[in-house]
Amino acid sequence: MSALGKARRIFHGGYLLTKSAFRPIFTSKMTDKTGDYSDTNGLESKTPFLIGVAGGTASGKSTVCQRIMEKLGQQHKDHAERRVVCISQDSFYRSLNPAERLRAERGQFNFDHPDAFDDKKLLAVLKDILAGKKVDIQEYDYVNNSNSSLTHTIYPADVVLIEGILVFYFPEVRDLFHMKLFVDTDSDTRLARRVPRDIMERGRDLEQVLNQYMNFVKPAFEEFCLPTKKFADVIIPRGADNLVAIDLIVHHTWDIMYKKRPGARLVNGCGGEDEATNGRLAIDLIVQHISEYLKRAPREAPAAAEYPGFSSSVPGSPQRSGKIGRPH
Ligand SMILES: Nc1ncnc2c1ncn2[C@@H]1O[C@H](COP(=O)(O)OP(=O)(O)O)[C@@H](O)[C@H]1O
Ligand SMILES: Nc1ccn([C@@H]2O[C@H](COP(=O)(O)O)[C@@H](O)[C@H]2O)c(=O)n1
Repeated sequence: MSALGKARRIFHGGYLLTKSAFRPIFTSKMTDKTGDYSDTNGLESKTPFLIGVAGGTASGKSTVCQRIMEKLGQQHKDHAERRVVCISQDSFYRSLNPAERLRAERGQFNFDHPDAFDDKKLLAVLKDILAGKKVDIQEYDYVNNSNSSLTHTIYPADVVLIEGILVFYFPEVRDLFHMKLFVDTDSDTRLARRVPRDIMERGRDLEQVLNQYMNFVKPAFEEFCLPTKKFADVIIPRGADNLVAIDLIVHHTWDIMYKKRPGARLVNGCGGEDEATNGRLAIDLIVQHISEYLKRAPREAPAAAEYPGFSSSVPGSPQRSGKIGRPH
């Protein structure tokens, strides 16, 4: 079986966590909402917490989202039980006209330019999600350069992760996020990951991948994606390898799911673009993490919900002391 066939089989076998020719979507359904968001300065109690995850191609955005899901104990839950959803900006590529389609087949279409996306549709869907509505999202098919016929229903959730190269590019979309993460992986590593991925999973050949990278991907990253790093609340160097950063985010997200939201400024201002506000979110995360670390005792949480704990990579962490969380 070809590598492409294998990747597709993985997808069709229902194992949505491996990136295949189609972009995986982790669906979730709202179950009992234990979170008390009543002090969030006017926000609806069931408004999901929206986390944007940006970064260059193959920086590890999807992998970081997977890790967050895993550490929040969502990965092995029945889809109907999940409280965290991850969707991809790639599901919001606009349809191509016949001439563009031909260019795309030759690797001559710029999928890294903001014009390649239907940002109005993305905005409308995110607003629906924030309004607590159920939405349908189509899987993206990288082999055919179009949306596939597979549609996933995304049910209201506590936490919604949106990952994509340009999720912070469009101001109206950017302003909807309660937390903004930027996965910062060096370009050599990203290219080294992208080449085999595009050949094995996206039906491309080496020449096409390299041409597309040099002509479109790299210049567009520098012009459109990299400048959005400044909007991030948290920058994650080395992506999913950065266990400490992932722990910080997971810890914060855990509180969103089971306790209450952070200060109103985050909710209403969505971080904003002023450095002081953005800096405060990062500091909040770090302070919160350290204080939990020092206490080495679980905070109140629903009996059914165990905080997944700190990474065992942190020396002497509560994970090792056995007082918080469960072993990985
Ligand atoms: N920390 C890592 N170490 C090794 N390979 C990784 C790591 N993170 C991601 N990858 C691999 O790199 C490729 C791109 O990762 P992915 O998370 O899909 O990136 P993105 O969503 O940013 O395009 C995938 O094949 C993935 O398995
Ligand atoms: N038909 C398409 C659509 C997108 N791409 C490339 O995908 C990249 C974004 O996905 P990541 O997982 O890498 O973030 C982007 O750089 C596009 O070039 C494509 O090749 N074909």
